[in-house]
Amino acid sequence: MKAAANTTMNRDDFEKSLRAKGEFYHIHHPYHRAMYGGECSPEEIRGWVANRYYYQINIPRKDAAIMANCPDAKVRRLWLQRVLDHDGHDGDDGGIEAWLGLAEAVGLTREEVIDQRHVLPGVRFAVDAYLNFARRATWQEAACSSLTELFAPEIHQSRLDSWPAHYPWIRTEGYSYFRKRLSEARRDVEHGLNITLDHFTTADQQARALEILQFKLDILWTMLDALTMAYRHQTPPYHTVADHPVWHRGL
Ligand SMILES: O=C(O)c1cc(C(=O)O)c2c(n1)C(=O)C(=O)c1cc(C(=O)O)[nH]c1-2
Repeated sequence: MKAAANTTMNRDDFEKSLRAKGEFYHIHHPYHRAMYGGECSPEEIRGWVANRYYYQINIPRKDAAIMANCPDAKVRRLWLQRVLDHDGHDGDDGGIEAWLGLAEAVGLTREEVIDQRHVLPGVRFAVDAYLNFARRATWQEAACSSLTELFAPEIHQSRLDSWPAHYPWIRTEGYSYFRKRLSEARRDVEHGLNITLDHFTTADQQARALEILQFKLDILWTMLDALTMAYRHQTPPYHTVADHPVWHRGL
């Protein structure tokens, strides 16, 4: 559903248009379908976990950038919880640590994940685009870009429902990240959605909000395209000229 260029939507219709973007969520990407369909090799699962680590470590940096651009203390106070969810606080080791737990549960070492040796250039550039957008956009636009979280509980649940049966070699402690995100994403999205519905009130602004959400969907989809080339087609960058990873590890 695309907003007509000159028609302002009421709050409900605008929310429906945002939710309709779920049609393009990465849950429909062939790589994800293969993962929850039980078709992935251990290398394909490991490749996804090691690459997604780069997304995980940049989410709290992205959220800190939004806070830095936001003059409203009430908004910052709520947004801060996202940083704590990932970085941890007293009594909770946080999402990044839980992701490392997932990495170990699928057979990766912490070291090879933390040093980012597996992070493909395409994944890095996509994640960097998200961080850089949050740095330069207004805080309301950056909040809007987090709205793919509308669709995230379903994807986390799909992994909890399908992975244990398909991949018995994954240690069950690894699943705590997905479980943790079920409630966190629902809470986050309520806040992000209210900011978006309150702020984008003209037809042009609503069209822009939908384009921002599409930008974020493009980021998630593009990460999986890069993973497909490397792990499903066995054609990582430079495969025609090198038999080992030559790409940079971040500047
Ligand atoms: O596993 C996923 O498919 C997935 C997707 C997304 C998303 O839709 O951006 C997030 C997460 N997970 C996630 O775990 C997470 O903490 C998160 C934060 C954000 C954000 O944009 O602020 N998205 C996501």
